[in-house]
Amino acid sequence: MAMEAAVAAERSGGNGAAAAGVVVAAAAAAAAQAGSGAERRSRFQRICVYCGSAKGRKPSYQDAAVELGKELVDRGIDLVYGGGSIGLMGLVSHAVHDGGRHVIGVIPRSLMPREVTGEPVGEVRAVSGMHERKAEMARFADAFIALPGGYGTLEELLEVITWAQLGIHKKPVGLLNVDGFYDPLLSFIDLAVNEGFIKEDARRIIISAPTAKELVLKLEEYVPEYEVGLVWEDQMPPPHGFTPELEQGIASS
Ligand SMILES: C/C(=C\CNc1ncnc2c1ncn2[C@@H]1O[C@H](COP(=O)(O)O)[C@@H](O)[C@H]1O)CO
Repeated sequence: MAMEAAVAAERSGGNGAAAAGVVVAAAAAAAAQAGSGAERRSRFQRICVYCGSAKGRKPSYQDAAVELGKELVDRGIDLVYGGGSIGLMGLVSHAVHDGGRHVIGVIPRSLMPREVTGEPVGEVRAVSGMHERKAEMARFADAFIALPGGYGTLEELLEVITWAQLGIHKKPVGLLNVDGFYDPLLSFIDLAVNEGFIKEDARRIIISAPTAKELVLKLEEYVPEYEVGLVWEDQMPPPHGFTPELEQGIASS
């Protein structure tokens, strides 16, 4: 019940103290429910996962991708990702699909040939290019998680953090810090805070944890605190029946 209220408040834009209070209470209730071992439902319908198109050297990266997929399944959460079946992308998407949850792969037409990205599972949504792909992935998702990855993962992650900083969305952003993979990035971001380039409250946009279970629980409990007074005028009507606040800024990015 409380969880539905949180979802409603989040999706309606979550404006004002009343809505924020509902979200806080509902997030706490959802967290308590998740921790109780009872029905482990989530306030998220879909989570977008950014991750390597390679598998990485350590087996722990691959294990983490599969664990994350299973955690989403356990909580009844669907997956949005970059499509295809290579690297960690393949592992997480297969884990979610095999567990019976819906998988949406958003992939530019030029990356669609099977010899480039492998055989995708679930629903494949073809887009014209990388910008449209990122906008679509963000639009469909209620939260974001980055597993270990390379340039593509970093770019997707930093863009969605930047959108949060600009007030384009208020969706939680999580780093799955497998074996300390993201420690150097977090240290660099802390350096940027110390050097006056990132504000303290903007630093708190990033949520991190070493395991999928801990990370998803933190995302469930997350209450957006970062506020900006910007108004995004270049809004487009929602093309897919979604009405999240991020329709505004991403349309032109
Ligand atoms: C063109 C080549 C391989 C195909 N690569 C990709 N296929 C699907 N999605 C991709 C691909 N490259 C990047 N992405 C997106 O970025 C993330 C992974 O990038 P990374 O550099 O491996 O971290 C992932 O989330 C995708 O959305 C031959 O090189």
